Amino acid sequence: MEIRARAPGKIILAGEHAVVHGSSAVAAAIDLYTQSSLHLPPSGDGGAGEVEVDLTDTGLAFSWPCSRLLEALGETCRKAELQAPRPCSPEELAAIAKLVELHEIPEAKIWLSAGLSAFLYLYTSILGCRPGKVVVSSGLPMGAGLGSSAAFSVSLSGALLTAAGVVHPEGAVGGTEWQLLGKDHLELVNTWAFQGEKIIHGKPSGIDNAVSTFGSMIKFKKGELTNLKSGNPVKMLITDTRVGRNTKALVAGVSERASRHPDAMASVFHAVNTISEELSSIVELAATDEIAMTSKEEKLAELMEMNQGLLQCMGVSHSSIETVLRSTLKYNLVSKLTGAGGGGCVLTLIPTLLSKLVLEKVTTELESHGFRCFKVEVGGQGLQIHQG
Ligand SMILES: Nc1ncnc2c1ncn2[C@@H]1O[C@H](COP(=O)(O)OP(=O)(O)O)[C@@H](O)[C@H]1O
Ligand SMILES: C[C@@](O)(CCOP(=O)(O)O)CC(=O)O
Ligand SMILES: [Mg+2]
Repeated sequence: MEIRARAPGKIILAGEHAVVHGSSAVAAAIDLYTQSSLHLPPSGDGGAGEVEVDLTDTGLAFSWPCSRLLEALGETCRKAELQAPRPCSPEELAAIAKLVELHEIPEAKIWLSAGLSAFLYLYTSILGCRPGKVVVSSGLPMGAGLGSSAAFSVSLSGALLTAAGVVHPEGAVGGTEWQLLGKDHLELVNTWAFQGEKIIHGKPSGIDNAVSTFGSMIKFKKGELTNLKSGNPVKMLITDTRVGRNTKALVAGVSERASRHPDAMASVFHAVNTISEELSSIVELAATDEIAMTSKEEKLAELMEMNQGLLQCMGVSHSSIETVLRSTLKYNLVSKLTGAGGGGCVLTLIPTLLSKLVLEKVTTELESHGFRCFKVEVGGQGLQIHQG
């Protein structure tokens, strides 16, 4: 049996970090995906065989004998398939970390260990210590602010829960081999994926896994999700500064700043909340002529600029991000970081009337700094499943 699940990355238009502290944020799925393909031998029997994961983008593959997993995670494995989603306990996490340490991960790729821990947790909690092989491949840059960690957890959870027979794909995605899940099944995938994100991020808000699971454009506040109907297409240029960073460390840094300056940071988070609320209502306006469109885009740009200023207050900007801001401002274009910051990706709003020539010039200038620019479709499908 082969089950494939693919889950999209995301951009955050407003509200990253503040969303971890209860503010609203606005995010949208993009058309870059992480895919998990699960192969299960016909009659899996706990104790025999291996659990393998091939992380094709990193060129690394890992495996554990099922007997070893059973020995280390007995309870988790035994209770699998009956469990509702639940957090990974510190004891389980320690046992999983030891299993990951059985493999020598090259120092330059040590950041993978968090992803491997999330993999082992989701696999053994949902399928038990059954032998199987998962091949993961992704079109998303890893650790760059486009939600690769969430897409990884959502695609894995989708494939594993389908294999366990707990969720069932139904509607087809027009003209493709992919199928969708119903709302209740998506909720279940999302809850499991959130447990994976917790292992990778420490203290995630849940926005990334929610938008990767449900797709579309959403407003998210304290776990509550509202679907936004974008009145006009939102066009964004993405610039990957290629400066590596780690979401867990950046989220922890903002929390530390908030505990040092609780009142000042509460005001910052409150201001971000207001920006996200305003941005979400502007996005839904349908501008029907050029004047209305220009006015809508100017408002969006101004809110993005204000949000970027507040992200600087939180201490998550970076000199590479500032270079993107300066370069795009020369062409009257507004940019903000997206995701956790500290490097990674920057969004630039592309006004409808912007000429191709200007777009080419700004892209050339950004690329001359060693950055990588690309355009994405915003607000598409979330998790999709294919059963072969
Ligand atoms: N395709 C993948 N294969 C293995 N691990 C992955 C993959 N995608 C994401 N991860 C895990 O997620 C981490 C990156 O997550 P994070 O720092 O939150 O950045 P982002 O979510 O913005 O890409 C990686 O270090 C790795 O542990
Ligand atoms: C900084 C944050 O708001 C988004 C992190 O996104 P990413 O992992 O950098 O893609 C954290 C969160 O909401 O969990
Ligand atoms: Mg992430």
